[in-house]
Amino acid sequence: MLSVDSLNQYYGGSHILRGLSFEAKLGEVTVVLGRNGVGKTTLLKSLMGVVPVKSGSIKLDGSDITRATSYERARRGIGYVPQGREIFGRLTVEDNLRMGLATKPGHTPIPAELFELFPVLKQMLGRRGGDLSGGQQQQLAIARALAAGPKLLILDEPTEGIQPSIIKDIGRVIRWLADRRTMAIVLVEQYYDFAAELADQYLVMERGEIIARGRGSEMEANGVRALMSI
Ligand SMILES: Nc1ncnc2c1ncn2[C@@H]1O[C@H](COP(=O)(O)OP(=O)(O)OP(=O)(O)O)[C@@H](O)[C@H]1O
Repeated sequence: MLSVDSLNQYYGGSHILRGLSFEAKLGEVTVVLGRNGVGKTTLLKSLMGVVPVKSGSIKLDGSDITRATSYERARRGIGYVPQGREIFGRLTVEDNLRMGLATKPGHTPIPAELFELFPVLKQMLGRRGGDLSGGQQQQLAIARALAAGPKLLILDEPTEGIQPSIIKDIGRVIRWLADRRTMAIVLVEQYYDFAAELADQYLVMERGEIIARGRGSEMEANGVRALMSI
């Protein structure tokens, strides 16, 4: 589904992503772990085309999107849940969800399934995004990313600042989405237990490189928890 090969990215003279290569498969959750500042957010921004890459390639379903605009990537099937959620605070929940349909024809309805996944959004359709709790905003950000039916869903620390009961709900939704086998999921996460529970595959980053990788079921045995706390 997603294939990243020898990706390099710089901010000015700082070499941030150093030759990253990995694949994310349909029906799997690929978890990207690593401490603050190792380049996880930059990786997701590069996948979404928010920052340009210097060299290497990004392929979605076999077609090269390395130089495509963010809009084009969204149109081709990438759904992005950015760090900090980036909800439009002055727009209603409904209009925030419509933003997720920006790449679709004018009268495309909001998929009813989103309200089955996140019932709270249905009750709050007319409320302003800014009036929602942090957890509700996170659910809205995920629903917005799902609205256009992505093939690849990328999420940047969806548990950050969220209460435990909503973290559980979000975890259940991510697992359900993966098990449906219609998309690949790339999840950047610092909350080890959440990541370990969801991971089919894991990647650990340090200073812009992948320093460890494996199957999710092997994370504990491979000592990934310790890598996160050094
Ligand atoms: N716009 C920018 N301009 C210059 N340097 C940046 C910019 N954004 C991030 N960086 C630097 O790039 C490096 C990687 O940052 P990035 O946000 O990708 O890390 P991260 O692993 O996602 O960390 P966090 O968990 O804190 O979000 C850091 O050293 C950061 O200071």
